[in-house]
Amino acid sequence: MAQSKEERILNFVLQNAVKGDPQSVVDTIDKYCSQKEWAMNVGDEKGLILDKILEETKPSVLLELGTYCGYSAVRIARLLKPSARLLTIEFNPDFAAVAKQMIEFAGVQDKVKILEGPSETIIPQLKKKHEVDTLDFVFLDHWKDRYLPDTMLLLEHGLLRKGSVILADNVICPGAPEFIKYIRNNNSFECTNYPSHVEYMKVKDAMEKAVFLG
Ligand SMILES: Cc1ncnc2c1ncn2[C@@H]1O[C@H](/C=C/CNC(=O)c2cc(-c3ccc(F)cc3)cc(O)c2O)C[C@H]1O
Ligand SMILES: [Mg+2]
Repeated sequence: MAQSKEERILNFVLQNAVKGDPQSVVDTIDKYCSQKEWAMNVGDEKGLILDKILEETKPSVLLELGTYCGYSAVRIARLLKPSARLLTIEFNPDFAAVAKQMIEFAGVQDKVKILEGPSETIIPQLKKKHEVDTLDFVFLDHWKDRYLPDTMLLLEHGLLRKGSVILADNVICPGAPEFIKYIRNNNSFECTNYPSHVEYMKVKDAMEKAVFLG
């Protein structure tokens, strides 16, 4: 069976990165995806914005929607304190399998748990099945038309607290217009836009940070 792009990215990491070194895994994926095959990782430029917001927030309980190959899960986990936990949701089993190996190779498996399935099914289970009280940080990077319904779901299930940070990738390209319209007009959120570019390209993109005010 021919290898998928995601498997080629994983194999490049297994052969070229340093096992147990999350920074080398991040750098190696960026090298492959900027020089050989483009892939929808948050990337190095927007990754630095993500890093800065994480260092400001110092979250303990995090949720990511859209694991894909695990690039941002590794990038996030490398900055977390030992007791912090990242839950990441992915419904494509092939992507989840690649991400699992990526996360284990990077050595961050103790901080990251992949939840396989659709976000609309898993979000309602977070409190009872995954022992979450509230989320300190949420990274939205899955299908863009799911950003708004899943944000509503997080609110409906009492998963946000005063100060919870939602960071959304791709609010320009591919764009998440309904999410942006809602979140910027909702007085319960304090929004900040971070202009950048689509990963590995010169096309304009941005990330949006929305702090829940309770
Ligand atoms: C509802 C739900 N539940 C669980 N996992 C879900 C889910 N919806 C998607 N997922 C998973 O997240 C991942 C999907 C991510 C979607 N991301 C994108 O479509 C995406 C696209 C681009 C892009 C930019 C310019 C271009 F010219 C072309 C593409 C850039 C990005 O950074 C992206 O995140 C993989 C998928 O299986
Ligand atoms: Mg993205």
